[in-house]
Amino acid sequence: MKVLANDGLDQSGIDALTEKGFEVITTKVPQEFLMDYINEHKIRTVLVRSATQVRKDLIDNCPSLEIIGRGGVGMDNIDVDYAREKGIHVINTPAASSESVAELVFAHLFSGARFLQDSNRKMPVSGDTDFAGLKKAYAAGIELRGKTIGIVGMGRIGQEVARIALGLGMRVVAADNNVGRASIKVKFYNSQFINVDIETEPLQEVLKHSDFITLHVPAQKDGYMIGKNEFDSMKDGVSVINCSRGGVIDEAALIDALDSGKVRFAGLDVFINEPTPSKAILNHPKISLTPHTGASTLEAQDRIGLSLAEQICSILQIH
Ligand SMILES: O=C(O)CC[C@@H](O)C(=O)O
Repeated sequence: MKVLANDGLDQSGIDALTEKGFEVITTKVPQEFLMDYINEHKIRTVLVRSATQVRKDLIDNCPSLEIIGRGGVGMDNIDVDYAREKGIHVINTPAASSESVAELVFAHLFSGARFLQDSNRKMPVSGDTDFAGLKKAYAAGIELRGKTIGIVGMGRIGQEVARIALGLGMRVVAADNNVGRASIKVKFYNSQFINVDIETEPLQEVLKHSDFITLHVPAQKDGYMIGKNEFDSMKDGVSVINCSRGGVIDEAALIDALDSGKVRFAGLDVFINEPTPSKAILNHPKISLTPHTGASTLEAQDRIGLSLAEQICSILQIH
């Protein structure tokens, strides 16, 4: 029972599968050799993160495949419906990384609010000599407390963002086509819970009223969700975070909005061109950047590994 974890798998998943008699292969097979590799080694389960593509031709030409597993949430790198039509199980780990992605949103928010992305670049080169100049340049930071955060997409990650935002004393507004009202449970460190109802509003209203906007929607099939018109409709000095999928935001329109001062700062974990985002995005002093690491915490990867192992065992009825 061979499992190919082509984009890696946390030790928790490797151990759980090995214990049940699986052979877990973590060799990274380049995309162009993947079909031959799967056939040669009679791989029954392929696990991927966001890098490896599992498309129709691979599915058609690898008859040994029984399970395709995505360590993470978004399955836009897999032809999910097609695979399922062919009787292949397609699984993911929708709940395992919400906290990690939500915390990264706040890392970007705090970074942008206090210019960390720029001061981290400039402090080492400037040294003591320009300390006073930099202190002045970064003097006009802003606080998050008391401000309005607009959450677009109130799935698991959006709800986790709301929990943290409420803890920080922010006002939360949300837009979601599928959810009319989001009732979320907020857990405090002393194990007390409170239920908080968050009314959703039309996207246009959320864009108009928010000081900070964070996007938690799937990859868009019909063009950008946030382009020039949407930026124009936002508050002056808004900040925008995207830890969902590249292509949700029109990057050219974002750069214009940053340069004009309409948008104060942006935080991006995902890009139109991954893994080679545009230079204009990479070098922009008002953008806090991470290389699609929303789910890349030790805790999330541990949960992802265990969740994949459990689902594989359950599908193959191995107890
Ligand atoms: O696997 C990754 O590194 C990213 C995962 C993330 O984009 C997701 O959809 O869960």
